[in-house]
Amino acid sequence: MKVDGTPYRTIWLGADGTTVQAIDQTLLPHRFVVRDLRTMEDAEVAIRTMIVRGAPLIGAAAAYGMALAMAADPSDAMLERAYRLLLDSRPTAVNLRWALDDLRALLAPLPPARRREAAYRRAAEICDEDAEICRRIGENGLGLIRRLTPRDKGGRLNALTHCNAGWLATVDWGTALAPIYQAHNAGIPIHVWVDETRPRNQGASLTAWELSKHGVPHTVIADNAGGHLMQHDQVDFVITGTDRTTRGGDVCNKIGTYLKALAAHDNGVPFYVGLPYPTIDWTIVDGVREIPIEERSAREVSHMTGRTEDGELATVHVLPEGSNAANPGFDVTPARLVTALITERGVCDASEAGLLSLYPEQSRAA
Ligand SMILES: CSC[C@H]1O[C@H](OP(=O)(O)O)[C@H](O)[C@@H]1O
Repeated sequence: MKVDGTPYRTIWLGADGTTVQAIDQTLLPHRFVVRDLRTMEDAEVAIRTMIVRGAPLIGAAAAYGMALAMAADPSDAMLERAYRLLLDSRPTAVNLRWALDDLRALLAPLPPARRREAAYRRAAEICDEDAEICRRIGENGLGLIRRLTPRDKGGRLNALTHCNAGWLATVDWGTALAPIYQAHNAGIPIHVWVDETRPRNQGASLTAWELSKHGVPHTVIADNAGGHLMQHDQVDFVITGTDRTTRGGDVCNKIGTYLKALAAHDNGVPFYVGLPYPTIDWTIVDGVREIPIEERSAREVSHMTGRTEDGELATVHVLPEGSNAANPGFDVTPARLVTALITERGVCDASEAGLLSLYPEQSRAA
């Protein structure tokens, strides 16, 4: 997507053909900084500290992490060490394991001398594939948006989204925001309620920044305001991303998504989820019981970082001294609360039958 007229992806291969470059999302919206990832360890730190974040982007970064590892040492020992270190960087987004399994399966049979070039080529393919997949999610979601009738008498559609599932969470286009970008580009009047998404504020810091840069009307709201807006007919649909979706259609996404789905269900508001195929975990059915939920640092709850009046970045403590904080990073929305899944292959019910109608090759009978 464009940033002040310049096209960007979130991650790309540097001019030297070895260094990987990525937008540092921990500094947005206040600073736009590109980071150089020179080693596999740099890639692991970038994923773990959320310099790069979002399920598809985590997968792409891990793929490039394997390429950086092979550039340093293409041995079997390094291949396994890189796989393990990168896999342990964050536990919930299944795209991470998907990408690492893909790279390991490609590289293990190759002679070490051929691993570097093969890894960089595959990482680039994964990035190109993700950008195209997300563009198609946007197209499929646009078709769905065109069939919605605005509740607003002025004819403008109001969407609500949680966290950031825009182009910053992927290589390009995004998943939940791709249909919104395509609707906006098609001239459909659309506005987005943006959940700030405590504690890391991906909505306030990243989604709002993206939508501003693309000129999409939006309003940032406290996480707890969405139910009230739905009760008062101010939301036509909710749309989010996902970090892991089970073959039964359960959706694991940023903490607070489940509460939005409950409010949407109670108010008859459609709840859509945009997802690319690498986010589907075909090995599990029950998301609440089987998806590992990342527990992040309590400091993300107890402290906030922002820009002071004189433009400096500052971090402040927002809890009383001595108060504890808990920070589960994700929750699971049961399939029964999901109206439809929007994938690169089309729109389907949040169910095993729905997903297999689009991905028949994943049928257990296949
Ligand atoms: C398109 S996946 C985006 C997904 O990832 C976010 O989590 P995080 O910012 O912690 O990586 C959030 O769950 C988004 O919906």
